[in-house]
Amino acid sequence: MVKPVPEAGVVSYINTIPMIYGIEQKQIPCPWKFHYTTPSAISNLLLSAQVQAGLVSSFSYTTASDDFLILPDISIASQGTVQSVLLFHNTPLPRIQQMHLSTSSLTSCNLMKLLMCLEGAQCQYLDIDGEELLPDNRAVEAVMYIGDRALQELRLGRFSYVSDLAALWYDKFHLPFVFALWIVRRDFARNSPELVQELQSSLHLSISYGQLHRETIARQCAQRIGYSQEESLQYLSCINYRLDSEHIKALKLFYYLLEIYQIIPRAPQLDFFQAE
Ligand SMILES: C=C(O[C@@H]1C=C(C(=O)O)C=C[C@H]1O)C(=O)O
Repeated sequence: MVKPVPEAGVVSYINTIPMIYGIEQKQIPCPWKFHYTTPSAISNLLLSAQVQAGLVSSFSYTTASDDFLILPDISIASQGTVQSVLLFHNTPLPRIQQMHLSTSSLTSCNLMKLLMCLEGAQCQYLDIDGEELLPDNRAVEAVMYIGDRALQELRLGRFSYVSDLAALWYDKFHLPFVFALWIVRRDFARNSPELVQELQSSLHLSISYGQLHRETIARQCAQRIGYSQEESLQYLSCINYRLDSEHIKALKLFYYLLEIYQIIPRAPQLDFFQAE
């Protein structure tokens, strides 16, 4: 019997391109089919087993860690500013009373809530469609966007203040922040470890390929978001794709603080896929 092609959800923002460019260009073989969408949509696809793997919000792992395994040595992270996870506000941060949070995001929404808890701030949170730009910013006290929308709003310059969430995290803890992880369903990894191993190797090779083709990638990304090639290169240099010991420390701290501030019931243990 022919095995069905395994499917993975992949975040559709430009910061993913350096990771999957080699695979998309068919320079790196990969037996998986990718579906591109928002982080929160991928999380639902993965939970309902409509895909077997995904590049998802690091927060998603907390929602079903018993069903998931993390692929080692790979993430979407930044050390200091990230430029595409931004709070746009018209009131200084600790005084914000009402904040709109992008429904496309899971990690950044919860990071935002956590940062407000750490400030001792009381705030009401409302959902906003993360792929829609607000037609008018005047009635809004604060809105958090991620990905291409955040980069777009930054260009519009419509708010009095812009806070970069990774920079706020770095100022407090001097650690990188891990926004997204590659996660596989445990049941799938148990039955088809060779396919998970192939996905893992393809992604690692593709990241190396992406590093070699940074300029071409930056040019393509620039066209998509209306940046110059230099601006796009500068933005992409804020993102790193590693998951080393500092990233793991940061991830554990994020989950621990989410538990302490009762945003999640329990910080999960990190379980990684292990190639045979
Ligand atoms: C840095 C980013 O991280 C993204 C932020 C996510 C979230 O907030 O849930 C999920 C995936 C990441 O790709 C970004 O795309 O701007």
